[in-house]
Amino acid sequence: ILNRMKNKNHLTPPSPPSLPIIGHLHLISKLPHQSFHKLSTHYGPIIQIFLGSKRCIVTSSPEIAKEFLKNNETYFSNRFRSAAVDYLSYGSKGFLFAPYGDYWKFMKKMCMSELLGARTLDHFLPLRQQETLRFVRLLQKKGEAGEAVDVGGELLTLTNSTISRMAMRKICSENDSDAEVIRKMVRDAAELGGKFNVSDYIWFCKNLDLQGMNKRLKGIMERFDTMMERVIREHQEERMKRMEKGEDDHVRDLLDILLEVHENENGEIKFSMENVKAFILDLFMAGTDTSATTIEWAMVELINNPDVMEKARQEIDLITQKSRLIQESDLPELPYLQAIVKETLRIHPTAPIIGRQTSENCVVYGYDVPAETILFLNLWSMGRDTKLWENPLEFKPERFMSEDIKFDVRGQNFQFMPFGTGRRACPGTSLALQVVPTNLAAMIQCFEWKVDGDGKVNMEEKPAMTLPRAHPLMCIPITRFNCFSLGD
Ligand code: HEM
Repeated sequence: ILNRMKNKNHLTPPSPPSLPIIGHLHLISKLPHQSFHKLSTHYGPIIQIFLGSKRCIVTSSPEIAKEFLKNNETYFSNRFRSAAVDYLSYGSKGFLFAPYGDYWKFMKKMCMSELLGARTLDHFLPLRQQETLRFVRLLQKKGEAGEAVDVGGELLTLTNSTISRMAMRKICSENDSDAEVIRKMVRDAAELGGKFNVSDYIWFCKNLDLQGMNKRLKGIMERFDTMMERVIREHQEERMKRMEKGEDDHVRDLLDILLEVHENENGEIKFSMENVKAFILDLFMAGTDTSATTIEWAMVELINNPDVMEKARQEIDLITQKSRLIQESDLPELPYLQAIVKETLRIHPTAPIIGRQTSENCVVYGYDVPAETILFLNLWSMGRDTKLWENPLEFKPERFMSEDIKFDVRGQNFQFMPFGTGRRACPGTSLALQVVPTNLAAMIQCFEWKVDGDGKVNMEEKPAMTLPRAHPLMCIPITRFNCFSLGD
């Protein structure tokens, strides 16, 4: 407190000692959320650091987060963009990193009305069921052959297929090379986008490819672009055919609609072909690895906590009576499963840091915050704070079952906001809250999950935007309930 009061005279948050030119960059490891956590433990819930010449505020306190993202939301509705992120969004032409304004509002409306709103999600329910069945069948086959499965990799194929079928009627899992392109692209993009690259922060290093990233980024973008060009051509040809046959255009998907906006020269928004591609790319980047990695972390926690696994299994078996595969409509009857997902997102938030940037000078929490200051909200640290959670490193879904603390995950509760908050909160929350628990439940219901050694899985993290595991979970799934023998 003394530290803060002292600093309040200068109207800036406490700051660790810094070095010339690089500022505090030397204190940031490859896992920035862990470095920020360490700094917060030492210097308090709000700190100021300089990454090179860029002023940043780091916080992991719910009270302070509310001050920034609710009470001063208008100033903090832009995101911080690194050079890698700019490159990966066709020069900031997508949605995820678009500055708040008319263009962003247009994309948000499009996203909610054509892809992620309740009506479209209902419409695509059969598609999600098919993807779950395909996934379970694949696990079963591998299990029968005694083959170990790269659980995270297969989950990423599942979530990629779901998004690509919803957005552009394309089943990437049916075409191995497309599936591989998207899988690799999403993983590489998350890794490179999550790097704290020196050239982002030190102006005279701007044109230096210090960490050899540009070459890799170029490779990713070329592969994605070639694939998208082909998919767009197919869509345009199909649309022409429908028009020639005089067919009603009722089968339009998000990509068809984006292409129409692009072709409409008199529309309120000018929408280039690069905008179309960048938007689709953003959906893959924001919506697939996040969900897949959450399911993978949840499985690891269940393997390491057999009593939790057993309780979840009993809940699922009671609902399905061991006579059918679990489905989305069962979710309201599965409070323990939902608590497992929340507990996973608390300890392993797959967007560990929310990065925003001020558009104007402002005063927040008594501190002067100049325009362009970067705000890092450390969700990972918040989930491990002993002042907020009892024994935070213990995986205890029961903490989310208590009647008196109802944790909403949609950004109303600043202690727990894995999907962010406010106008820039995650638009895919509803989809994620269907896909993650349903597929996790299918994995719990249908298989026994055994790992080699002492039966415990290592919990190390790897650097990236989406908190991947350092060591992929490799398992041979042993069938426990065969939903296909029931003619499902
Ligand atoms: C477990 C899964 C997921 C997690 C943990 C997650 C988390 C987040 C977080 C923390 C943000 C930033 C929010 C903020 O700044 O306040 C975000 C933004 C976003 N998410 Fe998700 N997300 C998930 C799944 C999805 C899915 C399935 C989609 C849909 C395809 C999606 C699409 C997006 C988009 C487009 C944004 C940017 C919104 C904007 O800038 O206005 N996410 N997500």
